[in-house]
Amino acid sequence: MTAQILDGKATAAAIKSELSVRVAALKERGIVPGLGTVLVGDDPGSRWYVNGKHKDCAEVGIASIQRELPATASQQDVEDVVRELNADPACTGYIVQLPLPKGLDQNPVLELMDPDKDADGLHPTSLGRLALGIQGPLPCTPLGIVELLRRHGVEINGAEVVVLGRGVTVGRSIGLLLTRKSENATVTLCHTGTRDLAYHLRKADIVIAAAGVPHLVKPEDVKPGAAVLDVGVSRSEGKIVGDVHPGVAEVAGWISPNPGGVGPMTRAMLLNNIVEAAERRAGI
Ligand SMILES: Nc1nc(=O)c2c([nH]1)NC[C@@H]1CN(c3ccc(C(=O)N[C@@H](CCC(=O)O)C(=O)O)cc3)C=[N+]21
Repeated sequence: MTAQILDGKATAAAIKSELSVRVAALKERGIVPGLGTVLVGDDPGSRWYVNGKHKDCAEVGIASIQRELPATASQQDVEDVVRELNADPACTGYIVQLPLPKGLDQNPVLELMDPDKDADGLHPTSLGRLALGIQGPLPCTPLGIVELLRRHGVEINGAEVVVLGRGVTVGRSIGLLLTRKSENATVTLCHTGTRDLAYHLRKADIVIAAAGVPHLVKPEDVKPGAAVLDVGVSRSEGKIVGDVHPGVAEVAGWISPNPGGVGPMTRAMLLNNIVEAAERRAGI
């Protein structure tokens, strides 16, 4: 058996074309959604991601607001840019690219953001709203994963989901999404303190591997027919190495390629958060 592909690239393209219709409708009411990015320092990877986000915006008709600061910027400099974007009506949502350079403290920066402009869905208020079931922006990678499964017809309702990794962007928050009544999954969160990982993996209908450990998920641990999502990004000789061993494709029913799986979906959901925030504000 060879797993069917959870095609993030094609799915993200479909979502982007749907979003451009919604952006056009907003523009007819005189509203232009605008994504702001704050990039501090000159890490080439971070710059590449930020540029990709602005390219995505151009594709769907969202305006771009780019703010760049040198690696030598002070805490005060970064916080001033955040205050400026909070006050800028052209900026309907924004992200501060993480991680910040050494010496800068990211939590005070994130807490200073206007939660209604949080495009990442990672502001304490956004995570609090998710826990309480109040409408608001949702974390982009978890949202992208749910959307990728939904659009490929993978059953989430009643599924046993095993999540690997307790990072804030994926592992910590995805359980909150998947255990809502509307998703209705049973979620087990595994991490470096989990005693018997294979025991949990073997009963999973859906595996979400977000540990950042190359080839952590082995073919012999995966239940035949399971859906396996590879979120891990490690690099070896310039190439992406995921958390899922390539042999898993022979056992799983569904697999997300990496690259071309969850990454493009994360980007599409950032755009989705911008459009939804603009719609919420317009009372749509
Ligand atoms: N405030 C903030 N928000 C973020 O969302 C955020 C961040 N900081 N810091 C860095 C990480 C990383 N991240 C990725 C998004 C898309 C791909 C992506 O689309 N990757 C392509 C290929 C990438 C390649 O070939 O190098 C793919 O998977 O097909 C990757 C990584 C968002 N991040």
